[in-house]
Amino acid sequence: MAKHEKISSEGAYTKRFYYPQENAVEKPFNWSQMARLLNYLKPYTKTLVPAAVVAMLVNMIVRLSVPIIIGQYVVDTAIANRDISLLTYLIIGISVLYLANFIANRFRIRTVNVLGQRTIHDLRKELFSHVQRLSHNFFDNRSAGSILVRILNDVNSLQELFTNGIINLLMDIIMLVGIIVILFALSPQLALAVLVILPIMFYISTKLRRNIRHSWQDVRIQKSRLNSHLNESIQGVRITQSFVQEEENTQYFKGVNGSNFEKERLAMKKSAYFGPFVEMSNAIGTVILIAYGSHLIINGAFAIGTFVSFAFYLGMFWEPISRLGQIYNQLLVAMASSERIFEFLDEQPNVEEKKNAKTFNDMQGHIAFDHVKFSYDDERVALHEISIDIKPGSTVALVGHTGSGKSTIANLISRFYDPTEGKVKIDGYDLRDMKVQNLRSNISVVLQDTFIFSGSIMDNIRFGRPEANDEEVIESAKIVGAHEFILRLADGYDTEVEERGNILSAGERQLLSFARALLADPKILILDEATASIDTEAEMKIQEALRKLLNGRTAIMIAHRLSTIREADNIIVLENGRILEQGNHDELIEQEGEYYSLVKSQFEMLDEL
Ligand SMILES: Nc1ncnc2c1ncn2[C@@H]1O[C@H](COP(=O)(O)OP(=O)(O)OP(=O)(O)O)[C@@H](O)[C@H]1O
Repeated sequence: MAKHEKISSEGAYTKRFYYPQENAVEKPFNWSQMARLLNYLKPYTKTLVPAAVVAMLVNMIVRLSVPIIIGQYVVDTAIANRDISLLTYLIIGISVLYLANFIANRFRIRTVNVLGQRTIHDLRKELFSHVQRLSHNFFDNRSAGSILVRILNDVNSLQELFTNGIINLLMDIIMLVGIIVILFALSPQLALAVLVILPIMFYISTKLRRNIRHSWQDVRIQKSRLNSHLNESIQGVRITQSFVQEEENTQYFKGVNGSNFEKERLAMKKSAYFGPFVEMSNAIGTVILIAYGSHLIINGAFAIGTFVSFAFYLGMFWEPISRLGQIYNQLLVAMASSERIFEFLDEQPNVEEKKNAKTFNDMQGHIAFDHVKFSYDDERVALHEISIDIKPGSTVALVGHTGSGKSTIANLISRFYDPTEGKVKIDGYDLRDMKVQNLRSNISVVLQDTFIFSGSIMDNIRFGRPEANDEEVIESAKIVGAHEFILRLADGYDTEVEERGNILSAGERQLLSFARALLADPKILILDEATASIDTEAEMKIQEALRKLLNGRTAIMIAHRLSTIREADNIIVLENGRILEQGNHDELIEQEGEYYSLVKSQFEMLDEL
C-alpha cells in the first residue's frame, strides 16, 4: 500500500496502528453482577449508607410535602380566609422545612461522595493486590496498557455509580412513585389527562437516549484509540525518531484526533436534543393542566389550591424522568466495566500454593530438574524431558540459540510456571510442595533489561531487601564496584532516577542490579546476561562484580559472553528445548560438538575485527 494511502483518511488505519477493541463500552443489565457490585457497600452499611438514606428521606419528605402545604393550606385555607396569622405560621413552617432540606442535602452529597470514593478506593486496592499476585502467564497474554486501563478507567467509571448513581436511582424512583400517587389522590381525572403523554414521551426518550448512548460509545472508542496511540508513540519516541517516522505518526494522530472531534461533535449535537425534549413534554403537560384544570375549577370540581399543588408536582415530575435515563446509561457502562474488573478478580494464579506448603529453613541451593517437560500454551513445547543436577554453590551457564529454552529453565526455578510433566526440585523438595514467597525470597533474578523504579538510587538498591539500612546498601554497592559511579552522580545515593533509569548507562544499570541482588543475599542467583556490548573496561568491572556476587551461591547464568561461560562449573548447551551437551569448558572443547563450533565462530569473529 502506498504511503499516502495509509494515512490519507481517518478510516485508513495502517496495520501497524491497529489497536484491538476487546472492550465493549456497555453490557446488558445483569442482576447478579449488580448484587456483587453492591457488596462493596457492605463495610459501610452501618455508617455511611444509613446516613445517606436518612438524609435522602428528609429531602424526599420535604419536596413531596411542600406543594400540598402550599396548595391546601396556603392557597385554599390561609389566603381564601385571609388568615394572616396562619399564613405567617405556614411561611415560617415552610422556611424551616426548606432549611432542614438544605442541611440534609448537603449532608447527603458529602456522605455519598465519601461513600463513592471509599468503595472505589477499596475496589482499586483489591484489584491491584490481586493482579500483582497473578502468575506470569496472565501477563503473557495481556498488554500492560490493557491492564492499566482496567485498574484506572474501568474502576473510575464505577465511581459515578457509587457516588451518585445508586442514591439518585432510589431518590428518583421514590419521587416518581410519590408524585404519581399524590397526583391521582388529588384528582384522578386531571392526573390521567396530564400524564397521557407519558407513554409517548417514554417511547421517544428511550429511542433518543439509545441513539445518544451509541454516539458516546463511538466517542469512547475513538478516545481509547487516541490513548493507545499516544501511549505507544511516547514510549517508542526514540525509535520513531531514529526511523524518521514522526511525520507519519503525526498524520495518523491527526486522523484519530479529527475523528475523535467529529464523533464528539455528533454526540454533543444529539445530546443537545434531550433537554429541550424534556422541556417540551413539560410544556405539553402544563398546557393540558391549564386547559383542563381551569375547566374543572370553573365547573367547581376543583379547588384553586389543588390546581397550584398540581402545577408544582408536574414541574417536579420531569427531572427524575430525565435523570433516570442517565442513570440507566451509567448502569450499562458500569455493567461492562464491572464485568471486566470481575474477570480479573476471578482470575486465579495458576501457580497455586498448597494448604500445607512447607518452607525452606536453610536452603542449600541444590537444584534438580527431573524429566521436565514444559509448554507455555499447550501447543508448542518449550522444554522436552530436561534432567539436570546443579550442585549447591556451583555456577551453571545456559548456552544456546535464541528460543532454545534458557529463560524457560530460569522461569521454572523461580516457579513462575509449573512444569507440564516431571519435577523441579530444590534441596530434594518438589517446588509444588513449597511456599511460593519463601522460595522466591531465596532467589534473586537479575534480568538483562534491569528494571529501575522511580525513586533514589538508594531505594533502588534497597528493593532487594527493604529492611536493609543505608550502610548495608552502600556496602553492597562497594562490593560490586558501583560505589564510584554513584558518587559521581549529582546527588550520590540520593539521586532520583525516573522509571527505567533513563539517566544511567546500560553497564551502570547492570551494576545497580548486582548491588540489589547482593543485598538480597539469596542462595540462588539467576542471571540473564546482557547482550549489549559494553566497553572492555566496563566489562572487566562487571566480571569482577560478578565473581563477588556469585561467591557462595548457586548460580544459573544465561550467558552470552565467552569470558563468563568459560568460568562456569558446568555449561549446558540447549537446542529447541533439549540438552545437546553439557560439561565444563575444557570438556566441551574436547568433544568438538556444538559448543566447540560456537566458541570457534566467536573467535573467528574476533579475528576478523
Ligand atoms: N510467554 C510465553 N508464551 C508462549 N511461548 C513462549 C513464552 N516465552 C517463551 N516462549 C517460547 O518458548 C520457547 C523458549 O523460549 P525462551 O524464552 O526460554 O528462549 P531463550 O533460549 O531464553 O531465548 P533468548 O536467548 O532469545 O532469550 C521459544 O520458542 C519461545 O517462543
